[in-house]
Amino acid sequence: MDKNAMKKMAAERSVDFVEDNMILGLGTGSTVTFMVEALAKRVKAENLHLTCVCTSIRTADQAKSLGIPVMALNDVDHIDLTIDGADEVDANFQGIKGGGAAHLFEKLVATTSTRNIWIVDREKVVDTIGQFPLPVEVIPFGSQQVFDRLLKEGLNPEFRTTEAGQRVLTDSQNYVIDLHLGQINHPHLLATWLSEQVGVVEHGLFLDTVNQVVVGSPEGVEILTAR
Ligand SMILES: O=C(CO)[C@H](O)[C@H](O)COP(=O)(O)O
Repeated sequence: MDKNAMKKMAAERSVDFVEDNMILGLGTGSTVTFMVEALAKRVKAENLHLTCVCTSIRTADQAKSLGIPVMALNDVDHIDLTIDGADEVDANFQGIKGGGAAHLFEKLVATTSTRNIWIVDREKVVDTIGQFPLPVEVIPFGSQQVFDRLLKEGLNPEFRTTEAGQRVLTDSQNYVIDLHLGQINHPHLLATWLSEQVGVVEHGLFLDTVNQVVVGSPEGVEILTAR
């Protein structure tokens, strides 16, 4: 079974957790694209009344095009549930996000949300996170100095670029530096250190955030619940 089929299975199962009248956070990425499609079908079939807060321009455009009502994070006082993808998640429910360069908005929405569900294919469930490069969003001003600091710390930084060789810009017009770490043995220490660095806007370590992970695999869908 290919990855997209596993992502789609997880995505379609996750919308079962959506209830009428919820304020719902919508993540970003290819798995979320499947989820928004499935959500739109439920909204239409069951005439659900939802308010959705999106974590990227891309997701907002998709949601609006499918008739899902969208509001800005600033205009809601809470979020009941957020469904998002992830790049890696370990057995302690610690994860890496930001493969789609949306982790700043995703973290803002996730930390506003009462519950967080991630939808992933089985290959993203790992023993130790860090094989996936850790995204760090930095402001362009002085980004070379931030890069040099990360290099000096031995964190193997690399500016994320497009296929055309341009630096990737986030929805906030910032750059992304990916850290090629191989494995992250002390995610909380690294998260604290990164958060203290001037010029770093946000990193992709999502620690103690997710409540449930919906995993698609050739054997079916498994739901992992954090304690
Ligand atoms: O964090 C993210 C975007 O910033 C995505 O949720 C993550 O990269 C997973 O993406 P995909 O579903 O395309 O594999």
